[in-house]
Amino acid sequence: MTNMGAETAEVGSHPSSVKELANEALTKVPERYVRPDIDPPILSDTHSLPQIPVIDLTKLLLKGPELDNLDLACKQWGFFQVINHGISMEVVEDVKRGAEELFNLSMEEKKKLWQKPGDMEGFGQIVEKPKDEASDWVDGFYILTLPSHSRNPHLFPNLPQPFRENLEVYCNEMRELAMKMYAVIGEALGIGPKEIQESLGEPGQAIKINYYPPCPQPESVLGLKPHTDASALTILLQGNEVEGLQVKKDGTWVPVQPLPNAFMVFLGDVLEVVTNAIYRSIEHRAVVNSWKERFTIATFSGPEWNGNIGPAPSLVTPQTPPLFKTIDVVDFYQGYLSPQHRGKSFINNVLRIHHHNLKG
Ligand SMILES: O=C(O)CCC(=O)C(=O)O
Ligand SMILES: [Fe+2]
Repeated sequence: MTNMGAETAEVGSHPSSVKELANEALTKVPERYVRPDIDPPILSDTHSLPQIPVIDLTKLLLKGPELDNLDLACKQWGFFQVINHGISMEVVEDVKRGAEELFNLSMEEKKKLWQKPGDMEGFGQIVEKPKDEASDWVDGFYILTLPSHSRNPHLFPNLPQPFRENLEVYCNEMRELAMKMYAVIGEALGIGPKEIQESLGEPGQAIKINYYPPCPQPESVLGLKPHTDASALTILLQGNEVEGLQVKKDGTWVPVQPLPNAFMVFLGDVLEVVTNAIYRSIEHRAVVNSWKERFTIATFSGPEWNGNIGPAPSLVTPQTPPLFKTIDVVDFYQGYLSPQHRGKSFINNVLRIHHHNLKG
C-alpha cells in the first residue's frame, strides 16, 4: 500500500460520489459532510494578504539571488508557485482536458475504474477516517504513475484515450520538473545538486485528481481537510479558473490565487525529514463554493517505493545531529496513514529524535 496523498481509500467502499450527490440539487448537505468548526481564512483584502513566494525556475537554474528566494520560500512557507518551468502549455492543457473528461464519464464507466476493496488506486472517496470525523466534499482519482513498473496493470492500461497518453507525457514531464527542483533545493541548502535525489533514490510518483463539485452549503464543509502531504514535493496544477486552495502560514489560513501558467509546489513530510527539518512541510486545505466545480491535478513525488528515508548525510554533523530516524519507505507510509497518527504527527511523534544536550 503506497499513498503519498494525505488521504487513503475507505477499504471496500462502495461507489459513492459527491458529484452524483451534487447533481441532486440539494439545499442542504448530508450531515456526514458538515464541520461545525472551520477556522475562517484571513480576509482577502489584498493589502493584508501575505505575499506567497513566486520562484522563477529559469532564473534559478542560473543560480544567483533566486536561490536565496527559494531558500526563504522553503524555510518560511514550504510552499511557492513556480513560473518559467519549461513545461509546454500543450502538455498542461491536454492533461487538464483529459482529467475533466475522466470526471465526466458516466457512473457506469467510472465503476470500471473504481477502487477495489483494499486498494487505493482508481476512483473513490479517498478517506479512511475516524467515524466521528466529517467527510470531504470531493471525489478523487488516485494512480501510481512512476516508475512504470509500479503501475497497477488493471488501471493505467484501462484509462480512456487520449487521457492515458496525455498522462504518460505529463507524468514524465513532472518527473523532470521534480528532479530539477531537487537539484535547486540542494543548491539552496548548500549541499549541492545531487544529494537530495540520492537520498530519495529513483523517485516514486503518484497522481491524484481532486474534483470538487459545487456545494449548497460551502461554508459548512471542506473540500479537503487540513493536512500535510507525505510526499517529498507535490506539484499542483489548477485544472480550471476556480480558486479554493488555502495554506497555513503563521497559524492563519491564506487563500492562494494561482498565477497563469504556474504550478504550485508544496514541500511534503519526506522533504522535512531529508532536510533534517531545515525545510518544513506546509499544512493546507481546500474550500469549495456554491457556483462552480473546481478540479486540481496533484503530482506527488517521493522516495523510491522500496527505499528508506532519513536526513541527508551532509546535513548531519556533530552540531546538527539527526532530528529524525531513518525508516523504510513502506513503514513510513504505513505509519503516516495509520489512524492513530494524523498527518504530520507521525514524523513529529514517532520519527523525531529529541536531543537534550545540544549546544548553540
Ligand atoms: O486541490 C487542492 O487545491 C489541494 C489538493 C491537495 O492538497 C492534495 O491533493 O493533496
Ligand atoms: Fe495536499
